[in-house]
Amino acid sequence: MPGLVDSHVHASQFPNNGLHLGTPLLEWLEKYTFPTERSFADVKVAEKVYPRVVDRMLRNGTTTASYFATAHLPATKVLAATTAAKGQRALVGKVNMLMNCPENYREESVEESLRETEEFISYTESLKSPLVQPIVTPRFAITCPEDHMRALGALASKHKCRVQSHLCESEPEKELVKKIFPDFPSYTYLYHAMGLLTDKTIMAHCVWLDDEEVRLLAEKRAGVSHCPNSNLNLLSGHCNVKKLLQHGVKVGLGTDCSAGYSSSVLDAMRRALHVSCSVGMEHSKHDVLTLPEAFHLATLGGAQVVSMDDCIGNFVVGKEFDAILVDDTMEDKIQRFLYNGDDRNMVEVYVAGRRVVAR
Ligand SMILES: Nc1nc2[nH]cnc2c(=O)[nH]1
Repeated sequence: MPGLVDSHVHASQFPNNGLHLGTPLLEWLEKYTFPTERSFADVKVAEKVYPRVVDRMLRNGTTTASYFATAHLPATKVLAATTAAKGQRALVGKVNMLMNCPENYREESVEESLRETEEFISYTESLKSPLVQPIVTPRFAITCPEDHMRALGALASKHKCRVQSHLCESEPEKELVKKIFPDFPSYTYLYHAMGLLTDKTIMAHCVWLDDEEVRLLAEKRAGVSHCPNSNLNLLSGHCNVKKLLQHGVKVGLGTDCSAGYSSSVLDAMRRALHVSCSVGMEHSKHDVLTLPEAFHLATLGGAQVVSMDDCIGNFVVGKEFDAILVDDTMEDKIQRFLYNGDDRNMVEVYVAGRRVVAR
């Protein structure tokens, strides 16, 4: 089968996987997530954690991932170098954040944020890996003042980089954005006005979009990373993926570790199907995602969201060979792969034709 695409995952949050579930987003960030990410100021933490993260992702069959690292440049370089060395196709983002976050975990100024992000872009180029690319990563509007977001939009445009962020994940988050940026008609429009909404943009969550925001995402060809495991754990809400697809929005899946506790895209497929059933019940309709649609989200849909559908996502002749080989002659093996995801020795995984996980 084609390799799995994880279009939204925080590599720096893996130490928290499975912890602090059931805490709403803004409280979860402040109490648990910012302190964990802050520990990556020590590059040794990155050197210890990131190789394990990438190994785990590859064993899960994730051949392409779009990663958030942290606000620290040296640690983010370690993540980029690790994905290159281990042969995973990856977008890697140094997180940009300046306000509404702890003083001991934020960038110094807009200028410093831009300088370090540009240095990170040069660094990924210096790796000379065809697999690893930088992605401009304003954390979300709550942590980025207007001049910061505008400058990051311009930077992405200058370097022809992709952009990733969070959008309309929870109701309190959306309300807070309205309070901080009262002059903009919507959260989605705000990103658009900052130059951050293009056909190379990945917006995670998008649970609380109004109809006009759905239309704007479709018009700009920006992609949505649907993160059902995370949306349940942080009590964020149920994203109506069927509606997004019907309106022509590109949708893929994100594990969103550690708000999502599983690093398996197969798990994200299962949760997406469950959440779609819940949405179907809430709306008294039974127009729910099908298994083939969930498979699409995990593969070609994800490839569209990370703007790589010209080279990955299926086995069309001329694309790269990113693939998972599952031994389907042994029922026990395939069951264990499907249910445990990252068990060793279940599968072989290939990226760009190179075997990166052996049985
Ligand atoms: N799920 C999730 N949402 C966010 N919004 C801003 N930062 C984060 C994060 O780290 N995880």
